[in-house]
Amino acid sequence: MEMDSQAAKAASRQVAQKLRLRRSLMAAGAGFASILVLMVAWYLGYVFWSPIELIAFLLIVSVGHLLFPWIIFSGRNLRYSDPSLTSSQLGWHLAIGTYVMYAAPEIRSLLVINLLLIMLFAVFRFHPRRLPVIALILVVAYGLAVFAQVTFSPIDIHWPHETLTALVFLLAVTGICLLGGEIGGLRMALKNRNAHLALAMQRIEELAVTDELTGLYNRRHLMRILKRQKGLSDRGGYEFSIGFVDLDFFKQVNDRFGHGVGDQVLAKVASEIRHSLRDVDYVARIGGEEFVIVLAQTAELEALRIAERLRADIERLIIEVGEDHPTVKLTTSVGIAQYAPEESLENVMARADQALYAAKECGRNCIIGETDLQASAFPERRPEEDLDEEVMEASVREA
Ligand SMILES: Nc1nc2c(ncn2[C@@H]2O[C@H](COP(=O)(O)OP(=O)(O)OP(=O)(O)O)[C@@H](O)[C@H]2O)c(=O)[nH]1
Repeated sequence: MEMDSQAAKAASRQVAQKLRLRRSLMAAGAGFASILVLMVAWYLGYVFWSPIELIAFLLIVSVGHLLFPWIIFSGRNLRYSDPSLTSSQLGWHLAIGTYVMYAAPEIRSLLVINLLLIMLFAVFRFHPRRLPVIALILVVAYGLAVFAQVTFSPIDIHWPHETLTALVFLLAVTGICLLGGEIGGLRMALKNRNAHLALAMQRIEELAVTDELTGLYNRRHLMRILKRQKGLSDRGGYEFSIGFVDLDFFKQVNDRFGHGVGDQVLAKVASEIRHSLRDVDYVARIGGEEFVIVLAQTAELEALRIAERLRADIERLIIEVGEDHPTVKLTTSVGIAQYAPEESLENVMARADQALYAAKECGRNCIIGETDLQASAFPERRPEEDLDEEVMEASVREA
């Protein structure tokens, strides 16, 4: 189970990395498309750079565009708190966009599209609450480009045209910001719903494998576990044993304290069984007061030792069941069988059941292994056989 969840986490990390790489390549692609436009603009005389300046700019920008996908591809992004590198990528594209708007003032009204693209990108990556801040940063960037032109550029500013561009830009940014709020709201709702669905799925998966009263595995999952163990054993070099565990005279608990208390006692005993076993073992509840333990990598002799420890633990257990502190003490009988490679699961389960039957016949509160069963003349199990009422006394005691 642990292995399964680790594999699932690794797979979802891989999917997330692929998505980040795809987004970063898209951003780099958009960046290179802008470079192409810039080169055409330069060729047409809209950018006041010498060829050397243009080449230097193109080289620096190309390296920058490729840097982000490379960081993600190499996995270095996972060291940072934001592995998507969203803010850094937006910052990088914004810096270039602003500089180009300063360098090509005559086509600034076209270049603002780059800033609007950044805003759109932000809509899909940031929480709606952060969008106004991003919009403000873009407006400041636009203002900086205008300020730089007025202060440093040899080209005079054309104020009517600039004012109109600024107005359209402001309107567009505000529009995207408002729309982004709506889209972001939907995105958040979808995210929450997905989280709820994931929790519900997890709960359904838990319910499908567990017994509701005790939290132990149910019969269906037990069969899955046994099939896996059988597969390992049939390949060779691996052995496992199973134990049928049945509480003695449990009916008396119900008769004396009622079914509700019986349930509490079952849950308590189940948890005791779980704690008594090793981490590598499995336990399932297959019926009222019947449990099956699967002892991984364990031959019969060792299984008998583990079962004896379990029997002693349950015998020691004192369960409080009422307000005036009546207590219940129980004993348990266990039948153990070791799986023989290539045999059917029904076979080994029948042998463990037979051993349990013999343990009951021997007076209960004891462990019988299948080898004991073969060596002695234990009675064969007879279905529906009446139990000897005399041995029932004193197994369930009230304090
Ligand atoms: N409280 C509770 N009782 C259950 C549940 N399932 C089965 N039982 C009870 O478990 C008892 C089992 O009784 P028997 O099969 O006679 O077995 P026993 O009294 O434990 O006697 P031996 O197994 O022969 O030692 C019955 O009284 C069932 O009603 C359950 O989910 N909750």
